[in-house]
Amino acid sequence: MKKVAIQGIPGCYHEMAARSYFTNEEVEVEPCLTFPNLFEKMSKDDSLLGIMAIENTIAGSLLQNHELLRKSDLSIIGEYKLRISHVLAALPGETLENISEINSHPIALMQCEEFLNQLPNIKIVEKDDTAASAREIQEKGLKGHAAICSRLAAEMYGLNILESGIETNKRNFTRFLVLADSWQRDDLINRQSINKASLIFTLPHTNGSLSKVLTILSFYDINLTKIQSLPIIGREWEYRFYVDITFSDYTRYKQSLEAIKPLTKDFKIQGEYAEFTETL
Ligand SMILES: O=C(O)C(=O)C[C@]1(C(=O)O)C=C[C@@H](O)C=C1
Repeated sequence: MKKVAIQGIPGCYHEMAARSYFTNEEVEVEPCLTFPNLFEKMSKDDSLLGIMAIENTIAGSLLQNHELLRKSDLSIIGEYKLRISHVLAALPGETLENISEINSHPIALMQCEEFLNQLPNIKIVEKDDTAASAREIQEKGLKGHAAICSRLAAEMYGLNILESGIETNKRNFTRFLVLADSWQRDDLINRQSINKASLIFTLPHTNGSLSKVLTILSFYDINLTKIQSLPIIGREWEYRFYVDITFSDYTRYKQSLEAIKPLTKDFKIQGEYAEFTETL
């Protein structure tokens, strides 16, 4: 049995990602209201696993989550990419004309921006997660409110679907990271399957410092899948780099790290894991 902390309540996309990643295993989800809450729970129970959204193909990176993960002692042990399709759902009997307020998770709202722009008179209110918005409408009998959530959440919480497929672009995918306390890492990862790593480092303000690192990675046949920079608080105009790479040869990957380390500062491997390769 895997106990997995998720941000959200049953019916949210984090739950779907958790069940899909651990598809052949029994999963008990531990709902958390916010991402900081998820980290807090995981720090108190080192047997707990976690699932955390890190980037979305419409809304971009969840920057706060990069920071939360860096500050924690957790490791990335896997990833999952989920197709996100939203519905607009309200109490039975409601029509789009009756709706005066739409509730959802901020990232889900961003993913439906074009749809929402067509409804300028409707108030948009951010909530903790998509499924919780649906549940609140049901529990409080909120007439005139609609939630942006999954079809599953709408059905779970007895809401009617007013519109479906309301995401701005059908190629709406969220990438989730699977997290574990570092001591669990070796038991949970099959070393043979490792072909991806997430790294963090800072660089000096000298000519070509990033370019030199990228050139070395390229020399070792390392493929860069993501690079994100975030400001270092307290060190104006200096940045920390969050880099994801894929590779086919683990030894060459390790050699590339030894080659780039002297050029970087505060170097950390956030996780080594198997790339998600299913076709979406
Ligand atoms: O509210 C939910 O259902 C969530 O799981 C959160 C979340 C997110 O944080 O990005 C997860 C995936 C979707 O991209 C939209 C919302």
